[in-house]
Amino acid sequence: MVADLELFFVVYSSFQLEFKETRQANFWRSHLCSSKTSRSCYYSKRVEDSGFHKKKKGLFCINSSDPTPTDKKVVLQGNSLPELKDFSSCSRSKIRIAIPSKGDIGEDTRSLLKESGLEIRLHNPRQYWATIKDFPEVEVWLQRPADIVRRVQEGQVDIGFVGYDIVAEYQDSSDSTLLIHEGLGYGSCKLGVGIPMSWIQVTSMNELSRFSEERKSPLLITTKYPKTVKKFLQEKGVRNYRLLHMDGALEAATQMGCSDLIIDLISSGTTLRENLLKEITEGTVLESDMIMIGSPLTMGLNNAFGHKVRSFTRELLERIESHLAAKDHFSIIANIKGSSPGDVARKIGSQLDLKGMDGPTVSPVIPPRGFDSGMYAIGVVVKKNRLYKAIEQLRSIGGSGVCVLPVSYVFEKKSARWERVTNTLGIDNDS
Ligand SMILES: Nc1ncnc2c1ncn2[C@@H]1O[C@H](COP(=O)(O)OP(=O)(O)OP(=O)(O)O)[C@@H](O)[C@H]1O
Ligand SMILES: O=P(O)(O)OC[C@H]1O[C@H](OP(=O)(O)OP(=O)(O)O)[C@H](O)[C@@H]1O
Ligand SMILES: [Mg+2]
Repeated sequence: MVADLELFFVVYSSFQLEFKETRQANFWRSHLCSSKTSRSCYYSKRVEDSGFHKKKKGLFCINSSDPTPTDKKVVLQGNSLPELKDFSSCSRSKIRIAIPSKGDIGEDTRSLLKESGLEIRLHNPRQYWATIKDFPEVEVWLQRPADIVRRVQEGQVDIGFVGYDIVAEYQDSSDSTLLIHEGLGYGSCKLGVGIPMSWIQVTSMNELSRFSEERKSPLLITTKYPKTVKKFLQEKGVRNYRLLHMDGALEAATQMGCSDLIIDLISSGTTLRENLLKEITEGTVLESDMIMIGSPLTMGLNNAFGHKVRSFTRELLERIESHLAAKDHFSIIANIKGSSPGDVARKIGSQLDLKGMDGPTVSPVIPPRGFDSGMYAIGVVVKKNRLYKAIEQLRSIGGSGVCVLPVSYVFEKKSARWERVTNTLGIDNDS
């Protein structure tokens, strides 16, 4: 009987999953996730190459009122897609965010969230889950970067903060994660080729490609990014190579004699240089920044949980966007003499650093006795690094009583990024 089944699952009550693959094993991938906190479990699915996302673009329909017991046997038959409710019947109630568990990117993610109004409360430094002050419906899970991508695409986590390099390498396909914010401004680096400085005849990818063809033995290339690197080398016409793996400190590989060259992350370039390696022209595989991703599986759910995830994700995105838009700016309030609001606005508009984000706000200053003083209060938002220039320009047009205030958030009329998310999901902007 088992031989006739595409895939055979047995879910044991102790949250163990026995997984047997038969003929078309790669057709389905399913996952079991158990939540220690709620003792609930759910399973989600990913369908590779089945066109499922394209066909089912839009809200997913699930049956959350039918929690399947954990010891229930789930059997998938034939090639046909099972009903979605077969996979999503047991729902968790808390929204899950995954952030890097360590390193600069871990610290910087916590700072970004704090500055955006979400303070993470880690109850103990060895614990891998945390809470957010004032957001009791949200859990934070601290994970290694590759696992963040895996959990998000499986739907075990709703929102992830991770480097683009890791998403490119670990996501199964371009639609298995949803891009929510494409550049959070930290963890910036590039994945690039590093060759020995002693190879003076090789300065570009073209030369490296020719060099590899002239050799009898394949080029030995050490990298932690095999999928991304294979694609890059194919595009660059490099064929005579063999990939090797190292867990870290890759820059040592050439001097140790284990490898001809490396393809690894480069930020300042110091590690490369200190290990007698150099970059080459067109040797950048990709540029990376920390990004925010979401799970299409949970974000597309057509039920209360899906709505809750979308509504929180939108709030988080808009808080982050408006914080990032505000953090490089100051707000300036000052008084300026003029014959009319238009006259004052023109004076301000003539100054390079006073143009503000949306032009100046100009309002008449009305003294206690109520007559026109010819004085106007103006408000502009200026770049932090241009503050003193802006003050000088204000003085040059008669500005006085200048107050400089921090800007916490700058909310735009609407979030173009959220629109992109809802368009990708094929759902209404506000649902
Ligand atoms: N030098 C760097 N400068 C800026 N960002 C970096 C740098 N190195 C790594 N990153 C970013 O941080 C992410 C995680 O890097 P990190 O080295 O902390 O993780 P890891 O290599 O998986 O862990 P480990 O170093 O313990 O093996 C990378 O995927 C990349 O996005
Ligand atoms: O260009 P730089 O500013 O010198 O940074 C690049 C280095 O940073 C990362 O290493 P990490 O410190 O994470 O060590 P790892 O190689 O063990 O991951 C990366 O893998 C490079 O080795
Ligand atoms: Mg590292």
